[in-house]
Amino acid sequence: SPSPPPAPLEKVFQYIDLHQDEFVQMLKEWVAIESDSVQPMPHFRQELFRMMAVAVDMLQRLGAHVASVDMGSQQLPDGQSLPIPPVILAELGNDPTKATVCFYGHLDVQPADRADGWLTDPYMLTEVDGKLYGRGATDNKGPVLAWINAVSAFRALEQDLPVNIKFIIEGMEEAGSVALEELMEKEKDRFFSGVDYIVISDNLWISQRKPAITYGTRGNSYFTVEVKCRDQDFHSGTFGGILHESMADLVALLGSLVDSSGHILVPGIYDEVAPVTEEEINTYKAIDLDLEEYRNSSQVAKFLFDTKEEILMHLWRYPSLSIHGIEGAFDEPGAKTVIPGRVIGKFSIRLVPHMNVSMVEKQVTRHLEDVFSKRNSSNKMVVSMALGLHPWIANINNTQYIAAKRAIRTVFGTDPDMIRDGSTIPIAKMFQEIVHKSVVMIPLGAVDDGEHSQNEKINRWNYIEGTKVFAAFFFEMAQLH
Ligand SMILES: Cn1cncc1C[C@H](NC(=O)CCN)C(=O)O
Ligand SMILES: [Zn+2]
Ligand SMILES: [Zn+2]
Repeated sequence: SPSPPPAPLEKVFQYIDLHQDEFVQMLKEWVAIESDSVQPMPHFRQELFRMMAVAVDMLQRLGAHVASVDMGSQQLPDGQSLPIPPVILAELGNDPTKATVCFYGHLDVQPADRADGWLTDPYMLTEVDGKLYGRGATDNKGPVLAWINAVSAFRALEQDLPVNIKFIIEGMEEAGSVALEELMEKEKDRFFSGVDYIVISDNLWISQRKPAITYGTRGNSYFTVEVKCRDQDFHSGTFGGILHESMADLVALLGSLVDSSGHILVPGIYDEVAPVTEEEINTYKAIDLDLEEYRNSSQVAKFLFDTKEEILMHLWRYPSLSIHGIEGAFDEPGAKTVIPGRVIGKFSIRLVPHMNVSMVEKQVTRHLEDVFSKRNSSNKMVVSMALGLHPWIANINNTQYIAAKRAIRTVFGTDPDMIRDGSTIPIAKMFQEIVHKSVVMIPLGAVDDGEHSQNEKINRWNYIEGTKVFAAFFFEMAQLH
């Protein structure tokens, strides 16, 4: 169990406990805003603008100096243009003797519709048995508010903030952080120049109860492969038997990518994958993961691997290839005798250190061209890489990892799991490559929070103890700086 916090934090923790219902109420107000960035509809864009304005207002009331950066508009494939919500750049304190810590978060959410199987209204935060259900509760409104509330606890107690604080908060993360990279380039020597450390809290623990710190995420290279015979479909009675069918070509192409044991068949793809070390395997052994529970709660009959270490390595430090879908394929119920004229297959490869995005693009393109040419098909094939997101890995000996560990030990009385994440948080690599700052990820939510899924939630316990972790992190960061 946790040992008593250092004296200056004791009051802050008390304040957080006493005001927890207010913090939950704020989360309720934020969840009520339908800030869906994925569905390109004017209504949701208005909600996104409202969401950012509400956050600006809260930061200003906290005493922060806040800028709302206009991000222009987004051109959609259908020719439609939609406004992009502003990015918030805020700062609180600029004492040159203190460390400056910058927090990144996003206030847009995945789509949510009660009819998809939500047990409660997704935009009405509902507490059941200490679980706060609502879209965005854990991804990412809860953690953003936890950071703000940690700051507000110091302010309300008129305690000097141990660090200078900056915020970068966006509203397009779920749509792929549209236009963010340009902003990072523009601000690297301005807003970010005085920043010492970056904190992101946009992923989850690997456990229901044990906290974690994240030091790596996989990248992603997302491909489309189009096979076209002609623009219109055919009747299989009148053309079946005399055509190179685009679907048959595409199924063969997609079928050539990965074998039944999960091994990627693209030549050379594993060449740059970092070799495994003994020391590394020991770090996986130390992680709290009940494989059987994970498998059962995921409702999967059998995973590809039997041991915890292999499972973690294949999620975190080996690439994986997933086939996502086929545009243009017949996918309705019933027995329609169609031959699709033009189909687009979609798949992606999760990238790990030290794979290189443009190398992967070449290898995949060459492989598909090779497979296609052996079919002697008269159709046209076009391969393109729609997204190329780099993997990210941090040095866990950096100061802010030590501060984060101490903060977690203070609040939870336990050392965190040191974890990586199989999914991608594109801004982490941007901070590293463009801004040249080191990032720590301090997730707050539990493994079963269901981000992007129906019945997303954050536990009240995670939200409130997480607020304390951030407060303790400010304190520890100041000690170590
Ligand atoms: C949009 N996109 C396409 N390729 C990768 C992504 C990002 C996406 N990010 C997350 O889910 C963050 C989870 N905390 C993902 O990894 O799929
Ligand atoms: Zn997120
Ligand atoms: Zn998300």
